[in-house]
Amino acid sequence: MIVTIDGVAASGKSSVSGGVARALGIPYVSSGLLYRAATLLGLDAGLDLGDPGALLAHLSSHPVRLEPLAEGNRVWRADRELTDDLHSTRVDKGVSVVAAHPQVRAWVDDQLRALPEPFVAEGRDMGTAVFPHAQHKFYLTASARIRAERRAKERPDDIPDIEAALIRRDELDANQIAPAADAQVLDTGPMTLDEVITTILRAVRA
Ligand SMILES: Nc1ncnc2c1ncn2[C@@H]1O[C@H](COP(=O)(O)OP(=O)(O)OP(=O)(O)O)[C@@H](O)[C@H]1O
Ligand SMILES: Nc1ccn([C@@H]2O[C@H](COP(=O)(O)O)[C@@H](O)[C@H]2O)c(=O)n1
Repeated sequence: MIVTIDGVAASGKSSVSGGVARALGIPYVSSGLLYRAATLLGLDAGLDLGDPGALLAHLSSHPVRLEPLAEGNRVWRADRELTDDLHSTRVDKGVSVVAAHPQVRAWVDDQLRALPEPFVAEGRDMGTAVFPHAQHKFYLTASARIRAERRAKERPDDIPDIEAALIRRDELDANQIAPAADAQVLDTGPMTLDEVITTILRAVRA
């Protein structure tokens, strides 16, 4: 079984996926972490993020491994853990450029499709491009202001700056953030995290 949870930036995808996965006793897979890892490694190596050839060459000589645990995904490059460095403002700013390269998307998709079922997969195009055959699909949304207010509790930046950055990232990600035709769309603005998780679990178990 595959459950997909897609949505706009900071809509709660990883928190919700983690809660759903823990309740079902299966792992969740955060696809965005692979795009973030590609970006971090590109930035650290001083590469031009607009050059997919250079990025792919660097990624193949520095293999990245996603560990999809129910209690939280971890990302490794050899024995260096990258996880804690993936949610910085500099990675947020560069990641959409990296994710726009078809070659990088194929690098991510190949790793995701090699994972053993069952799992909950979260991202932008899990229910559309990567796992169109998934049994249960959800799409999370909320206003940019609400998302920025939530994110401000985890980042040092001001709410208006966070909001502008989220809107910008959604624009840059527009090619891959349409909900699947068979996805249930949830506006999480008026919902608590627990309410979102319970709504999804009810649909999956029905
Ligand atoms: N329904 C909700 N009610 C209140 N807070 C929420 C809700 N959903 C998510 N949050 C909070 O919003 C923040 C962003 O959530 P999360 O990191 O899960 O989003 P995301 O979609 O995975 O983000 P990104 O796209 O940047 O990876 C977190 O602090 C999370 O606890
Ligand atoms: N399926 C996906 C997942 C992510 N991306 C790109 O990665 C960025 C970071 O993702 P988060 O889920 O951690 O916010 C996101 O802004 C996209 O550029 C993607 O393209 N497809």
